[in-house]
Formats: sequence, C-alpha cells, structure tokens
Amino acid sequence: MRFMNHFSDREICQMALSGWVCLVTGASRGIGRGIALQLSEAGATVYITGRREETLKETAAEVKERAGDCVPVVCDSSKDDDIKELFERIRREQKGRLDILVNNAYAGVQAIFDNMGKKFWETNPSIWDTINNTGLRGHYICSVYAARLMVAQGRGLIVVISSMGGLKYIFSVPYGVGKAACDRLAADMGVELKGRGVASVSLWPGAVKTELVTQLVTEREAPPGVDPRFKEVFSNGETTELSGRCIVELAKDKNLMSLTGKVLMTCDLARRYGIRDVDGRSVTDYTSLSFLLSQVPYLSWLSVVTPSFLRVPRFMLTLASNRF
Ligand SMILES: NC(=O)c1ccc[n+]([C@@H]2O[C@H](COP(=O)([O-])OP(=O)(O)OC[C@H]3O[C@@H](n4cnc5c(N)ncnc54)[C@H](O)[C@@H]3O)[C@@H](O)[C@H]2O)c1
Repeated sequence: MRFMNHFSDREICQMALSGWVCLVTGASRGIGRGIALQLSEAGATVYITGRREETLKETAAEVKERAGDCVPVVCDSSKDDDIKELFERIRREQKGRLDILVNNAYAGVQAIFDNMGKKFWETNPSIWDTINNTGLRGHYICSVYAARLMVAQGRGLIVVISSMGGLKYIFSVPYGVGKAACDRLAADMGVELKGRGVASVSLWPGAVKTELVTQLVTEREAPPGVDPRFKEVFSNGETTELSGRCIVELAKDKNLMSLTGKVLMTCDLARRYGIRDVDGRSVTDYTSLSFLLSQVPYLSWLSVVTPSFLRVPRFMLTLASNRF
C-alpha cells in the first residue's frame, strides 16, 4: 500500500497545519516574515502584522506565490488599541479560533547597531522604549488577547521570540533586560496556563541573516571594540525561515505540553525533529564544544578535531547567568 506516494514531501508538510489559524507579529521582514512563510506553507491561514501596508503586502505576495493563505493587518505593536482591534478581527473572521501566536515584532535592531559599543549611560535613555515597547510590552498585550481565545478553545501555542541575550550580556542593557523578560514572560504564562491546553514557550534563534543584519553587520566593518568574529557568526547565520520550520514541528509535537514554560533553541529543535535549514545547511549548535572552541583565540584549531555531538549540558547554561 503506497497511499502517501500521491503526495510530495511539500504537500505532506502543507497538510500538517491545514485549517489552523496563526498570527505572526512583525512579519514584513526578518524572522517574522520567515515564520509566516513556513506556517503558511504548512497549510495554516496566517495573519501577519506590521506598521506599513506596502511592506506587509510584499510578504503576503510571497505567501501567495507559494500557494499559502495570509491576511495582512496593519497593526502597530506599541499601540494597545491596534492590538485590541487585531484580535477582535481574528475572533470575528475565524469564529474565535486561534491556534498559534508568534510574538516576534521588534523595533530595536537599528537602534542596537547604531549604539553598539556605547555604555548605557552614554546612550539616550529613550532606547529602552524603542527596544522594549514593541519587543516586550507588545508581546504581553498580544498574549493576553491570544490566551483569551486559546483558553476558551482549550488549545493553542504562544511563542515568544527571544535570544541568548536573555541569559547573558550581549549588545546592551535594554536588549538583555528585554530578552530575559521575554523568557520569563513565556515561563510565567506557562504557569498560569497550566491545565488549559495552551503551551507557552520562548524561542531562541541563533544568529540569523535577516535583511537588516546583512545591511548592518555582514556588509560593514565591525564597529570599534566589537569582536570581528561576531561578523563571521552572522555571515554563517540561520535563514529567516528556520525558526518557522521549528515552530511548525513544535506545533505538531504530541509532547508539546511537556515543553511549556521552557526556553527552546532552534539548534535543539532542529536536532529533536531532524530538520535542516531551508537552504539545506545543517543548523549551527552554539552550545557544541566544537563551536565554542572555534570562538576562543589560540584554541580554535581544536574545534576541527572536536566531535560535534559534545555539547554543554543545558543545566550548565544557567550557570552562565552567574546571578547567585
Ligand atoms: N536577527 C537575529 O540574528 C536574531 C537572533 C536571535 C533573536 N532575534 C530576535 O528575533 C526577533 C525579530 O528580529 P529580526 O532580526 O527579524 O528583526 P527585524 O528588525 O528584521 O524585523 C522586525 C519586524 O518587526 C516589525 N516591527 C517593528 N516595529 C513594529 C511595531 N511597532 N509593530 C509591528 N511590527 C513592528 C518590522 O517591521 C519587522 O517586520 C527579535 O526579537 C530579535 O531580537 C534575532
């Protein structure tokens, strides 16, 4: 019996989230755009948000080109009324159904790179709002409305896009504080959502070669005081679609609820689900001994002979935050 041979891998994948309703905030470019492409390719109807209609329409056109279904909605994540209206629209149009919320919108990348190397007291304090109004407060407000729909239907998945900056200092103070808070947001929502069938996770992509990263990092000289290896890590970064591929697999995972409240790394999810990046590359494991050695001057040669399966145990990562 060879029923499934009627379908290509792509068609099988397309059926995986068929009928699902998803929302990705900040999807006109970058990781949000990549996630929207992957969720729609898996068959879901994907609401995408951003501040400008023209750029949103570009993502929507790309989704359509891949035979996906996407609803662009102009919604500024720093405006509570916009968010409220967005969820009212989803409730109305989808009869209260929402399966996945991806909290991704982020307004801080340009400001972070413009102020790279400056100390917090040398930086205009308004950078706090630039980074965290959309990229943290907005996530909370969206999660409130999403949880109302999801708890009522008894199922759902809330993903907060965060980063390794939640563990240890990278870039700047408002960046790290925002990311640590995103991780905690996912964890604490997980506590209150317990028993309601709704999972809440924080997702750490690795370094991702987005349009902005290409423009601000890989095509520029490293700013003074910034390690030049930083540029190399981003040049070999993940595609913007890998996070989306991981979320599709996560959403299908029968053991999803065992992961609620956790921080999940794209490299770990790629290994768990046996997936590669969309361009066929294997996914860099930033916790492998081999990668870590490659970042240490005079020891980098050792990385070539270190087996890739040797990794820092996850519990040891918490020691890196060194708070006690
Ligand atoms: N790029 C990386 O290497 C990397 C790595 C790990 C984690 N991340 C995280 O991924 C998330 C997305 O980052 P990115 O690199 O794709 O950023 P990006 O700047 O390329 O994209 C951000 C998206 O958010 C939208 N946006 C900005 N302000 C908005 C607002 N007020 N309302 C609605 N939408 C808004 C933008 O239009 C854009 O579509 C961030 O949380 C970032 O920290 C990025």
